[in-house]
Amino acid sequence: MPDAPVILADEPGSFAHGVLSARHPALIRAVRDAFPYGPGQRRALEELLAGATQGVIEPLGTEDDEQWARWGARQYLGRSWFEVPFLWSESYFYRRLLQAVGYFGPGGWQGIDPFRPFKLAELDAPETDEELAALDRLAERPLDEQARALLHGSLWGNRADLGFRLSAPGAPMAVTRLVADDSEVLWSLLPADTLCLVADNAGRELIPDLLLLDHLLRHGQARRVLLQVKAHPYYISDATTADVVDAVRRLTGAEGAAAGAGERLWTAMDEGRLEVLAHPFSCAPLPYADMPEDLRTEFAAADLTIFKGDLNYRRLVGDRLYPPTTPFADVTACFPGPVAALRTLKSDVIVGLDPDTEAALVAAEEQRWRTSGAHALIQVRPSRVK
Ligand SMILES: O=P(O)(O)OC[C@@]1(O)O[C@H](CO)[C@@H](O)[C@@H]1O
Repeated sequence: MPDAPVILADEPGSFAHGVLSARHPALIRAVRDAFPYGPGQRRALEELLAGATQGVIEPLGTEDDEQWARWGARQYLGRSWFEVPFLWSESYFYRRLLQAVGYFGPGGWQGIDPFRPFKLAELDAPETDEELAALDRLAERPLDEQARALLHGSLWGNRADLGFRLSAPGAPMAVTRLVADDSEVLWSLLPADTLCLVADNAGRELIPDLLLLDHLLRHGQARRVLLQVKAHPYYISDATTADVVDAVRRLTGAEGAAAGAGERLWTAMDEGRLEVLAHPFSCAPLPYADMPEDLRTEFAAADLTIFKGDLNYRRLVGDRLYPPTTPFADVTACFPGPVAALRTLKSDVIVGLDPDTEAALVAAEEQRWRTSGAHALIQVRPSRVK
């Protein structure tokens, strides 16, 4: 199983190749058109557009090259973006994009999130109002029904991923049966003293994540929550601390039950019961098997860690082409504490399916089910690594 092939992007027609050859250029153009950037930034974006599709991987030329060398850059510099691990080249692409727009400074554009206009549009969308209004009706239901609905809201919220929508604008939005559902195991791990949630997208994914966390805190299912977000803008819509603040403010500014949740989340942050963390490894181009010791210690101390979304799943289990029936517990064996994944399927990696489920998916869709975003899973490994 450790010898399952690492995913590269060198095969035309593959999902990974499509991300590098089509999604990344579309993203550069979208960012370029969303800001009144100056000539230097525009030139840097044009250079990245050409370099990331036809050129080779080049050093950053900043002190961050040392960090990237520790993350494996030396073996990839000078090679085509398509020939190195997909997880690595994608991550480096986001680092280069931020550099092109001046995010890391110095200068007036330092810290300006190039994806913010897209994230804010999500928060302001009428669909967000509808989802928040639905909370008033949910509040009348029994508590366990509320919990299950909020878990599914958080899970399916993972389709609100702007990168995915760049390359699959008409993707099916129908809710299908889960391809794996360990939700009963997940509930059996609660109440937890410390619950860690490794967040994925801002906006319409983060809002239901926060609503789930509010429910768990409010009803004694978690005494304390650590919310791990990205250290800088990443994979377009991934949540940073600024996005958490925007989402909580969106809730406090709403009406009815949503506003109540927003107030409670605000207070929980005030009191340290909900803590936002942004470890530098959150944006590393590596699987969690390679996480640094301080982060491992933090996860080891949590009673349960929930990984949201596709990218976090790839990093949790390893970005490899496993046989789909490979046990989830095997590929997460190096994770120190009880761990769960809530994810819609938007890339080739998949483990933990039973043979019948895999066969039915292949019979109905060939391999399209892996990347269409129409399927989802809840997988849990309840045991702690000794
Ligand atoms: O992590 P998320 O937001 O659920 O999905 C991230 C994603 O859209 O981007 C990657 C490809 O660029 C894939 O992991 C997946 O398709």
